[in-house]
Amino acid sequence: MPTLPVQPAEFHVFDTSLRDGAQQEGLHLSVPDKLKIAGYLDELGVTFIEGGWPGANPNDTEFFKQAAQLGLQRSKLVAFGATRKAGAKASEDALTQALVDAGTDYICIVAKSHDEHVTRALRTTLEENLEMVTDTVQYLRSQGKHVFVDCEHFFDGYRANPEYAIKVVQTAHDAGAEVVVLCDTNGGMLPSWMGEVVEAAAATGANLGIHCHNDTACAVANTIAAVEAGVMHVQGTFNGYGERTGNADLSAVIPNLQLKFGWDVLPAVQLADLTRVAHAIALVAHQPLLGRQPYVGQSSFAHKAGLHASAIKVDENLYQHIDPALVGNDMRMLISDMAGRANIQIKGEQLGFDLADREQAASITEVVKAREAEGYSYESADASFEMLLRQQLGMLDLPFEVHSWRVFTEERHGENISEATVKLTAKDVRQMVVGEGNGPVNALDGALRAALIPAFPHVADFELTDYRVRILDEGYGTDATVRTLIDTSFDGHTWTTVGVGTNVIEASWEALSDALAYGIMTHLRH
Ligand SMILES: CC(=O)SCCNC(=O)CCNC(=O)[C@H](O)C(C)(C)COP(=O)(O)OP(=O)(O)OC[C@H]1O[C@@H](n2cnc3c(N)ncnc32)[C@H](O)[C@@H]1OP(=O)(O)O
Ligand SMILES: CC(=O)C(=O)O
Repeated sequence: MPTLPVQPAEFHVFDTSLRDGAQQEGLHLSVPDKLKIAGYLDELGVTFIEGGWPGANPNDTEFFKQAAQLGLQRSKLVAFGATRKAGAKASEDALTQALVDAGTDYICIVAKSHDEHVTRALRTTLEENLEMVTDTVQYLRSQGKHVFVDCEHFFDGYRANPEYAIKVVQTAHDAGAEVVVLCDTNGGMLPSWMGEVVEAAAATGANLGIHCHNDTACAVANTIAAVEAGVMHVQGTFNGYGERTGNADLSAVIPNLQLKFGWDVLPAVQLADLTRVAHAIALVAHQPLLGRQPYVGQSSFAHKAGLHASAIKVDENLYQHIDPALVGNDMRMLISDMAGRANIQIKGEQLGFDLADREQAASITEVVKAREAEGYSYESADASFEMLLRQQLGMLDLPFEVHSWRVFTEERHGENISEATVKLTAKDVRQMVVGEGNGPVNALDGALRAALIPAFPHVADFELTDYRVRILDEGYGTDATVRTLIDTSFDGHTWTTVGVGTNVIEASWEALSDALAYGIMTHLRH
């Protein structure tokens, strides 16, 4: 076991989702979005929330105006900007003044620390760049602000001209920066390269921070390596949002520090909110959260392989690196053609069935494998699996009996109209309903619901939230087998059913009628 690093006396988690995260392609955050995310981050209790660049665009300027009303309880708000322009004075620089006007106690400014960036991008001298750092930090300090300095391109700069890169850190520290942040702006570093550079910067006496981008897929690993080398401030974004390939993902950095190093980063009750917060931010950002995102993804603790499940039956932790509850996530057992008896037994138990009998569990496993070979996918259709299980256990009591259904599509006055007829019995009453729709599945859905509503009125509130069709044997064109998956929601619960057939309407009917049957059995039986 390696020696674990000791937590610095003062340690900061600095979230830049609202600033660097918003630099991600395809991600746009309105002022209300930013306020909402700031609220979530405050609930979690990150030390700092970087809200954006006031003065750079009206959205960010307005955010800081409105953020004053947020009443943050745990986190402190930070305004981001840059060192003043070359050849000017910080006290007369419009963007520096906008930083002061943002009204936050904390300001983070970006400074050039790579000599070539100073001479070629800023088109000024190395000395003037140092003067820009000193002048801006001192001016902001004179305005009563706490100042952090992000040293842009620090690691590449250190490789090109170590003496100058370190001089920028020293200058920021001497001018009064409370933390000097070493930035891997182009994200090209590897973990084993971090320690030596961080230790060289530490010789300045500055409190150091780290800001990593993910271009080598090492942003989290590089952040942890920098922490091991002694930084006391880590910057990152939730879900790893950020310019290009993103930033270090705080939803991984935080639990790594807390659960692997044993550091006290967040109170346990807040850490147990990590998954909820990561998902809430993803929802506001309109970015679907990757299922396999470490710690907080829906697959992070999902188990598919039969051999894994057989060990998990003995002890969940045999195939999990942590208890998922620590980060507010759950263990999930997946049912597929890779399942063994144990998957079926664990999933069955989670659904409230006793499947301790080995023979019975083995026989259900065989049925699942055979159905998966036909094209069914129970991994993504939890409700269909439960119905199959009930059927195999002789416990499937369907709430209605379908006698027949049919659907056809015709062109009527230049419009395509589908008409469906459904005959069924529900609560001992026979119904025959004809429904129209703008497609055959829509017409069937309408007719089926209309036939069920007299017996189960709340069926009208079942919402078909997603309908997916996939061709399974692509070589056979219109003869191919298709799988349809339907998501249905009611009263905050969503369930998925699957149908398979060579006829897309038949496959859809199976998924549709099972969706309504499952919803009634689960929610409306009585
Ligand atoms: C590594 C990072 O991610 S840092 C964060 C970067 N974020 C952003 O750029 C988003 C917000 N940016 C903006 O809205 C705009 O770029 C603004 C408002 C900041 C500036 O816009 P403009 O004045 O139109 O200038 P433009 O973006 O073309 O160029 C930036 C200027 O700042 C200078 N500059 C760049 N970095 C710095 C720095 N650290 N300190 C001082 N000046 C700098 C550039 O040399 C350039 O100067 P010039 O006007 O003399 O050519
Ligand atoms: C400051 C910053 O965002 C960077 O260097 O990447």
